[in-house]
Amino acid sequence: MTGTVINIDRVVKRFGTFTALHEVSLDIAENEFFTLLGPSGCGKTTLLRCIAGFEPVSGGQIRLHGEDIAPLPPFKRPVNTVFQHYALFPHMTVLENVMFGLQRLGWSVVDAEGRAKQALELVHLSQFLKRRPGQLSGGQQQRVALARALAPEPKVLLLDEPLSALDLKLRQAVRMELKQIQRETGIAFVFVTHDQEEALTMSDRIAVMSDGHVQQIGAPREIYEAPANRFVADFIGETNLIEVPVLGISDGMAEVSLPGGRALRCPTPLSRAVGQGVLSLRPERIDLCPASEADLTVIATDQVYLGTDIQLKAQLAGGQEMTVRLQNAEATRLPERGTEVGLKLEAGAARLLSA
Ligand SMILES: Nc1ncnc2c1ncn2[C@@H]1O[C@H](COP(=O)(O)OP(=O)(O)OP(=O)(O)O)[C@@H](O)[C@H]1O
Repeated sequence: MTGTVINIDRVVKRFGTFTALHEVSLDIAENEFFTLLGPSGCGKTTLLRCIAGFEPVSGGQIRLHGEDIAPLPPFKRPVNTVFQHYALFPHMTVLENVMFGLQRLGWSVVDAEGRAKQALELVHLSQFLKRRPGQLSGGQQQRVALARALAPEPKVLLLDEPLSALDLKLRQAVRMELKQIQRETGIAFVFVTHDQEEALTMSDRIAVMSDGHVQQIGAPREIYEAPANRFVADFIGETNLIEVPVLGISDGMAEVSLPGGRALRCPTPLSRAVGQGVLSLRPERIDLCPASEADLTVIATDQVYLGTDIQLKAQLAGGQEMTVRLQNAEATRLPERGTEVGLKLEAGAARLLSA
């Protein structure tokens, strides 16, 4: 059983009259890879900076192992930060860059060298100890920054979009490494990103944020399969949001009337009856079917070949556009533009959310 390392309790952050964080509460467990995910400006970096101590909070408390850390200046907090721009010292070797912080903390040269070497081994850079940052690739430089932040063995490592300066292939490779390093060290990682794929692949849990509010906290699968509201459904993955009349709600299940008139039962986080709701339909969980078995009948309007699958654009009875992703579609099976198509909603395709 792991305990809570960071407890964020109703934290408010104001810049003048603007409120960047509205009573944000969340707990981060020891050993956890925890991600703050949300669009630009939602307050992720601000929350990270409050944890690091670069910004004082305007209200609420941040506790580390139960103790309020407000009185501690950044350098006295047992947390370390890895930034997007890694800011290594160009005139120092890789080893010296990692040793520098330790020596500043009072470590002897011998001890600092031993620990720095361990940290560099962890990030697979042992063969580059004598190189200068300018002689390394972007991904390698970012790993030096990571080793530097991990070396003093902080209780928590804060990572502010550390992969965003890397190209796609490198980013994917470093992602897996980062996750592995987190597991090996057992240090809690608080990772900030606006990239949902990054969040889904690495995190134990994700807090989805928007406009300074936490919208949902959960494991990647939970956030994807059971979004708490319209914002989360739309932000994580792709979805179709369709307004529907709600016939009834009980025990986490809703009955709705689909465009065209068919009734559908689907899960919902709503507990009270509402007249109108929004149905989230995941495009990859919809398939073509004969008209007699169709949940929805649509008119095909366009198709886009994407390699791994084919995106079919279609129009619903009421005129609303929707998208279907056909994974194993053969070109011959695809409906022509303008023809009527039957669609089957597979298990997990639909979820009713509030309008
Ligand atoms: N020092 C500041 N003074 C005034 N407003 C600020 C300050 N720092 C941040 N903000 C505002 O607070 C909000 C949250 O900013 P923050 O940097 O936390 O967003 P973010 O989610 O990390 O976005 P991004 O992904 O673009 O970095 C934004 O509207 C931003 O303009």
